[in-house]
Amino acid sequence: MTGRYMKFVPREEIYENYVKKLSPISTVEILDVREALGRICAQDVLSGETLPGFNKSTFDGYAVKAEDTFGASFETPAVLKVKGQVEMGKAFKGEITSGEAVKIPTGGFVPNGADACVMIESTKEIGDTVEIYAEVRPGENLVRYDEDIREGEIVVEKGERINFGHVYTLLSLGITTIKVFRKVKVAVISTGDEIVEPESAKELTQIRDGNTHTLVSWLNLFPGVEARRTAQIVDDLNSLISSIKEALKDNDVVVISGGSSVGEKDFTTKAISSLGEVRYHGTWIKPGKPTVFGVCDGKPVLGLPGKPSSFIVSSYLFLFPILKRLAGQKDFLPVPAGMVKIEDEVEAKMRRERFFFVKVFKKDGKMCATIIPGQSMLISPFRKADGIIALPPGEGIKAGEIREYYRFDW
Ligand SMILES: Nc1nc2c(c(=O)[nH]1)N[C@H]1C(S)=C(S)[C@@H](COP(=O)(O)OP(=O)(O)OC[C@H]3O[C@@H](n4cnc5c(N)ncnc54)[C@H](O)[C@@H]3O)O[C@H]1N2
Ligand code: MOO
Repeated sequence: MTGRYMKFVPREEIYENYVKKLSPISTVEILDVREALGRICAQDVLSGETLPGFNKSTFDGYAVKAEDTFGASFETPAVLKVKGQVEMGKAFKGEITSGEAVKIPTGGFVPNGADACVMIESTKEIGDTVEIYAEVRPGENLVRYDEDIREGEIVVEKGERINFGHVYTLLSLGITTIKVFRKVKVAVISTGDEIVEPESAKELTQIRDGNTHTLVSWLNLFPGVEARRTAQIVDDLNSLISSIKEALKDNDVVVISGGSSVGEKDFTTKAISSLGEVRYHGTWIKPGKPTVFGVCDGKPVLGLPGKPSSFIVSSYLFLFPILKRLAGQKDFLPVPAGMVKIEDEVEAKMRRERFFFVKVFKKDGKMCATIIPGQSMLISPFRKADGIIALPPGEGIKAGEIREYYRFDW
């Protein structure tokens, strides 16, 4: 695609024909499980053990045969002989037979022959016997030996993002190392004659670089990503070409801020075309319309629109999925965080899919959202936003409608 102007496609086409076609990184590294939270698992991990592995009491009390307690009440207690005491971390030697009980702590090994536990509050020990004042069913007040995790079960799947539950499970199974995909390396290039560093005392018409510094800090929060701002250049085709070339040497993805439109000094498409191919220029979304999707040396090179709100929306909708895809994550497309009741009216108009920044809160027990107004050249629409909502082309919103909401997280 080298045409001068944009040819717009729906967002889904970008996902289908661009993002999904990118090849995930294949290099893996082995990490200590304690360091792997948030990384993408590169193997199916199977449990080598069954947990808890033994029937385990869930209360302090007595291990019994349930049938011995049937009909027991305060008036007609069951009286059982106390055969001994379970010690934590030790298997009880011997077996319970009918008419017997063993004192047991929470988490203790339920002796063979016992199939339930009675809470201590429903008992009274008298000499070497115990009175039981409540009946228990078989299996009550214990965890069965294979109730939690079974040997051979997959506990983390390849392509899953490792969460705290995985870490906990792996460590509990004695698995302390795990294969993960290496981090995705992202280069971010800032362009624009008017752009100066945030530290600068600027001229009235200059703009401090909010886009790229913010994006880099945001991306570096994600455990599977390593982002760096590799260049800040003026609007010049040759400088852009050499910055992209340089960035491609050591990175998996190159992101260019600004210059994505069709103005005289918008060089993103030209630079990408001279080093590779522009697959798409323009999507039917607002904000974010002039996003550029290129491929150079087999790597995604993304031109994000410079307007602040457009830059944020395009990063969230396209860059994040691209990074997840490259990182080897199975589910890489945006997933709504939930449904929210919209408090505002939005007029139905235009053919583009529209996105609105929203503030989410709870009111009368329901999750609600208010739309933060403002056009894409502004910072304020996302300053206090929790996320965005999407409006299909041509649709409006009536106050009180329920809509999907995408939270600004990874
Ligand atoms: N004739 C047309 N003009 C434009 C179209 C169009 O279809 N036809 N699309 C408009 C839309 S929509 C968008 S969005 C913008 C995208 O423009 P660019 O990506 O080329 O961005 P720039 O022109 O470089 O900058 C736009 C705006 O953003 C500010 N900016 C740039 N970089 C940063 C930064 N790092 N931090 C903060 N702000 C930044 C820049 O100063 C400009 O004010 O194109 C429309 N034009
Ligand atoms: O897409 Mo532009 O981002 O409409 O302002």
